[in-house]
Amino acid sequence: MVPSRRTWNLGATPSLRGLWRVGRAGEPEPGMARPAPASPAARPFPHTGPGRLRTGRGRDSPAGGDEDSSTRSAARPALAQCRALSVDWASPGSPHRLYLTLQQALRDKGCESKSQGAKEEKLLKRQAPAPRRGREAQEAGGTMNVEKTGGRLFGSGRCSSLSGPPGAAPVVRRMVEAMSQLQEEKAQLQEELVALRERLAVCDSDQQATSTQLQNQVEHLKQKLISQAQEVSRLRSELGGTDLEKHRDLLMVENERLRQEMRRCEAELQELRAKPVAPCTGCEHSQESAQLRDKLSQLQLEVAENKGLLSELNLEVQQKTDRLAEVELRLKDCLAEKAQEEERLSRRLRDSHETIASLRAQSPPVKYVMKTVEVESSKTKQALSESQARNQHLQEQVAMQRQVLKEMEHQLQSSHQLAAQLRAQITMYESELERAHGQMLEEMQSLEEDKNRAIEEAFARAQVEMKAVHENLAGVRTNLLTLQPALRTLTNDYNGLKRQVRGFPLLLQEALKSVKAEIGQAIEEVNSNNQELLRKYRRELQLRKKCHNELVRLKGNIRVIARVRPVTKEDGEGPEATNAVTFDPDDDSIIHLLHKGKPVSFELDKVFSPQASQQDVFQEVQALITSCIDGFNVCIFAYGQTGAGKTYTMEGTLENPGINQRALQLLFSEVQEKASDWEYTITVSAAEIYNEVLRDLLGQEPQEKLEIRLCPNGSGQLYVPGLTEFQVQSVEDINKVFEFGHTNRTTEFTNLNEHSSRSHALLIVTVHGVDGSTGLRTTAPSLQGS
Ligand SMILES: Nc1ncnc2c1ncn2[C@@H]1O[C@H](COP(=O)(O)OP(=O)(O)OP(=O)(O)O)[C@@H](O)[C@H]1O
Repeated sequence: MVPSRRTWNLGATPSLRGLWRVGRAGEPEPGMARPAPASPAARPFPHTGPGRLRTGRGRDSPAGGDEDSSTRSAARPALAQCRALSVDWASPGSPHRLYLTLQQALRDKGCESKSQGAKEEKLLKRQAPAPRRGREAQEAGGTMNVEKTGGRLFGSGRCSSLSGPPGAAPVVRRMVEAMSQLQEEKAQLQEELVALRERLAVCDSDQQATSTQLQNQVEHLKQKLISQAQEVSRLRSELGGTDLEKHRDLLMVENERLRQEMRRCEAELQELRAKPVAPCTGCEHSQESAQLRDKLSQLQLEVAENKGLLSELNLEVQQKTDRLAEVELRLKDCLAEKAQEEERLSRRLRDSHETIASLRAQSPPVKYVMKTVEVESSKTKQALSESQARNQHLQEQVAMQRQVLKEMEHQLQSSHQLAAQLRAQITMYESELERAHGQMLEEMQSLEEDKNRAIEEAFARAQVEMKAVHENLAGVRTNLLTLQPALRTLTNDYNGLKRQVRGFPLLLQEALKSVKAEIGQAIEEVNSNNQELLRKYRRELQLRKKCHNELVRLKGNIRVIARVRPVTKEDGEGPEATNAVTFDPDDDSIIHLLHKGKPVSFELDKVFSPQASQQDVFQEVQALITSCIDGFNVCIFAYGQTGAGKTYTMEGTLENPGINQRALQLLFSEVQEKASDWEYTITVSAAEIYNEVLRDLLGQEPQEKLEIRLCPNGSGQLYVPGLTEFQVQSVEDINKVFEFGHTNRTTEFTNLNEHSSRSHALLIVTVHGVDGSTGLRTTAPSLQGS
């Protein structure tokens, strides 16, 4: 159609640019959006020149009201503005939005000049792509609106399909559905895990409640026992008597038994408490449960890894889908552009033909114009050929993009297969999870059954024990009731005793004081009695000594006693061997003998006949031993010819000891008797006088000659310097000393004595006495010799 408004000037050289201006002059129609001005640098197709932008519902918006190129350029929006598109389509999860930037478009296009591409990239950097309002594009009914808002360009275009690019949308939709299914399955698994945890928590809380109940029962029992023990202790403290000791013992035994039961209940409670904390430690169920938990955690980790891999694949698929949509969109734009260009060119050609035809029918100037138009038509044809070449180039690009699209579809298919594999793997893991979950449930059920069984058993035991404890408590209460009257009586007794006990310390002090006084008085009396007795004892001792000395003096300080030995075989036979002495039967101090045929009588202190025993002889001299202990010097000296019996009388034999042995035994016996009052020290010495030489029989050198000297203290006593002394404790010690000395003695047989002693032997026994009470000291040597 020919435009209705034509205001060209035929006088000027018409040009196609003028025709364009003439054909598109005028203000835009009301309601039409005026395109935003664009810089010349943003012009992507310079060969098309400044023209129109097809916007809205197929209408052309005027390029401007004057011939100014800049104005026309400003009226024509840049293609960069048109390429800053966003395509929205709905998805189950979240809306997927594909952005096609001018930069990408320029790269894909590759037909623009470098300078223009650089300029457009520069523009792109200033104008970042923004989300497109897809609904506005949809409401625009397939129109493309371009607007400038605050220096940022938004473009909206109508999509061929609102659900995405054809070919890519089903794949993406399937991926999204698979993702949603996976998310749902994950949510289900999480819900199951939460339910399992809740069941575990419920089981734990039930077990805790049971434990708490048992603990409360045990605490109740403990409180009862404590109160019972307190009551028993109170009764015990109130009783304090002796009549109810048996009942008290019974109560104590009962109390102890209740305590043992309580300890057993506490032990069972502790076992029950220990069970939930460490359920079935070491048993195969716990190990299996731990293995299942480990396996479950591993499967969860694998599921998480697979989900991460799936999310990466989804991201890759999404990127490829974005790229595919981008290519599709660009291809669609190119096709639309090509169609528009073809339509425009065909319309121009048609207009040109019509113009030529009309001009042919007009005047020569018109012909001139026609020629001019023909000339212009050649240019138009050239432009058409260029457009066709560009169309061919675009078709090649479309083919190439289709190939890329096929490759991407192939990649999508492989991704889909990989997703299917991952889904199968996830299904397998889920089945394993389900199996593990079932095992866990079974194990938990068995554990729960064991726990319930144990709790029931413990509860039954606790009930039985409680019943027994109650019965015992009832018995104890009955006993307590029966004990009440006795308790009252005992309480009265106890109070009476308490009153008595309160006054007991004072009574005790008084009694102690009187007893102390009595004891002191008794001690004083005893002391005085002791002193009196001691005084009497000393007096009696002195009296005894005095009497003894008087007796000895009366007997004679020096007494001569004769002992006639019996006739021995050494005396031979015949008249010489008869006894030459006779005795007076009325006087034991007279002895008769014949001296040169005449009878001679001698009076001695004592005469012992041959029938006299060793004991008889010793009894005559034993008083001298007492005198020796009393501190008097005593000497028993045996004198007689060889074979007269001196050695026999003094030493005797082992079977029948003589004076020495008997005197020493008497000496030690008397010393032993006086050991409580006197402390005696007894020493012995042994010497020999032979050929007028005195020798020490106990010394180291028995042949050494000793001397007899007067004591230098002026006492007139004799002593032998260097004579060996031995302290003895018993008769056996003296015998050992005496035997030792006997070996050093000089002996030789005679005609009358086979073992005649050819020397005088001296046994000196010295007795030192100290009276412990009086401090009196006595020293007396007893000289026994033969
Ligand atoms: N009363 C007696 N009863 C029995 N036998 C006796 C008695 N007296 C001495 N005899 C015996 O006489 C013997 C001589 O005695 P004994 O050796 O005692 O004499 P003696 O005087 O010591 O002689 P000597 O001076 O030579 O040593 C001994 O065999 C002894 O057993």
